[in-house]
Amino acid sequence: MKKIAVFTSGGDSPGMNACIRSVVRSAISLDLEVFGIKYGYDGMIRGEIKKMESQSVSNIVQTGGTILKSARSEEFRTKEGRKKAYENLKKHGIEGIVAIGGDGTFTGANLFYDEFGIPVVGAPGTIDNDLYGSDYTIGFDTAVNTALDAIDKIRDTAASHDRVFFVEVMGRHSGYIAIQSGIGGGAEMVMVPETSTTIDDVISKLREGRDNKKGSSIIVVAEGDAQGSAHEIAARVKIHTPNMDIKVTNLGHIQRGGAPTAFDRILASRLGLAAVEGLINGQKGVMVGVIDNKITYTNLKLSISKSKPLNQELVRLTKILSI
Ligand SMILES: Nc1ncnc2c1ncn2[C@@H]1O[C@H](COP(=O)(O)OP(=O)(O)OP(=O)(O)O)[C@@H](O)[C@H]1O
Ligand SMILES: O=P(O)(O)OC[C@H]1O[C@](O)(CO)[C@@H](O)[C@@H]1O
Repeated sequence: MKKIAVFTSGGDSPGMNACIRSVVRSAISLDLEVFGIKYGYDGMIRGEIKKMESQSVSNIVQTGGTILKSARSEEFRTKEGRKKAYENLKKHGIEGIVAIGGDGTFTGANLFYDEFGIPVVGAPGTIDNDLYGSDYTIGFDTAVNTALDAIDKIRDTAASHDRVFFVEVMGRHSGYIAIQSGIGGGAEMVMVPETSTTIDDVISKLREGRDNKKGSSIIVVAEGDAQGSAHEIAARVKIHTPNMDIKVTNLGHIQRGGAPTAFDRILASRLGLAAVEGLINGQKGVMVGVIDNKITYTNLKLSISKSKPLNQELVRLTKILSI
């Protein structure tokens, strides 16, 4: 293998730049030519492919976002789109690709590998931490710390005014950010897509808190919770608790931005090198990850089809600590 390419796709996540840097510099160190594809699959289809040098990735290890830009590509979902993308890779003589993204990115990458046989190694870059085959994904730790910082600040007002706050965090299908920021932030309750919590459960918990002389409460809601958004949940709870002062904060995209934590920079750097070494050693159609702090390669089909269960120890801990 002589030429490889790297791209980022789906939602950006803090640490993607550290991973791009690692892929580029690892490839150069291992005598490969390396190309950067801009705007994910859209750029692959449009042919936005440029050779990268060591200095192309200077001064980015500490930055959020992605210097290669990202996109959610509709055209890549079509066979014609993927064919165009493959022709562009062929034109540049690219023999292997590193895809940095989430489960959607890997679903596309797996299809692409099946159709055209081009070796693909995925590096898990999403704040959701929802990929089977890695204990952690790039950006998750930073997102949790951002959410935690916000919850700490919200707690000041909650405590000063004896209020109930519903704080919505990201996680379309996964409650990882919610559970970790909830434990770290001392939340009274965490609502996640993986477990069912009813409105009656929420009301009982709040009443129990008042009976226990709790002045304020914080309930962290993952955006994908079955009961709806934090605003919807709060509105339904309010009907039954007219004497409680209830507020809602949606943390939104601030969780996806900012300087990556040390953990994310190191994780991203390790995964970048492992992705390149994987390609050189004949890995194809796999996602690189860390399990028990060791580098692993998991078949892409498994990483996208199997769900990563929420750590039940953390779920239990949340309940025990919130009395
Ligand atoms: N079934 C599919 N077939 C072909 N391409 C797909 C498929 N699913 C997703 N993709 C491609 O992967 C891109 C990224 O997927 P998606 O938008 O779901 O983000 P993601 O990688 O899951 O990241 P995040 O978890 O941050 O949202 C899509 O915009 C699309 O181009
Ligand atoms: O930027 P967009 O397209 O609104 O993406 C939001 C989604 O991306 C994720 O943050 C993952 O990156 C999800 O948790 C969230 O639902």
